[in-house]
Amino acid sequence: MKTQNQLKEEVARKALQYVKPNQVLGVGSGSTVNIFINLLHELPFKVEAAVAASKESERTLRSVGIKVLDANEVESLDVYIDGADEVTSEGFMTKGGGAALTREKIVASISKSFICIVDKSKKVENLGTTFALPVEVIPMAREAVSRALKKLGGNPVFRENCITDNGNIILDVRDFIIKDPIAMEQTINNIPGVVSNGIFAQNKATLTLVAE
Ligand SMILES: O=C[C@H](O)[C@H](O)[C@H](O)COP(=O)(O)O
Repeated sequence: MKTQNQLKEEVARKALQYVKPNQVLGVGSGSTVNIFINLLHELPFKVEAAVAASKESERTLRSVGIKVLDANEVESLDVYIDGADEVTSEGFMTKGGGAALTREKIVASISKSFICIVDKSKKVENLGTTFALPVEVIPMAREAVSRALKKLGGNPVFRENCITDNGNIILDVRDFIIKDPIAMEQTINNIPGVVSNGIFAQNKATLTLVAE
């Protein structure tokens, strides 16, 4: 029986085949992506440059000798590789367990394809079933957004000791089964004070690689 880490490595290695020469690569964040970054040296060519979705991924990319560009320096990216906390068979995801959801959504939005890399524990029928939904919120709106999320049927919990790369806070919404990801992503985004939420429906995965 393979361990979760072995599965992560397997799927991260599989994603290498979607990386082509002479491209700027979009790179997400989290433990699976970390493994992916550390496998990039196995490619028969050197990755020119990358746009990273978190400061941590920026540091890891630099540590393996890859130049990091700011998202403002590119118009679009051919491919974005990232993990997820939950993924459905349609490619809808929840993300943000590492609080990087907003930057991940920005980089995903300028990418032509999104290759999602997960191990089998991330597969769900409905989003919200196994993972509380992260919502990035401007600090002064914490209580107002919490009340609004409660009205939507969720149970928001303030994530302790967590400030995002953008200087904001995270509310993790528990007990929140998401039946219509497209509508719910928009509804939550419309609450004043919400920067973004961890539902990736508009920017869903083009292809999901699952290590079984
Ligand atoms: O903010 C974090 C990201 O959305 C990650 O991509 C997600 O939490 C999955 O991370 P991991 O590969 O560590 O399970």
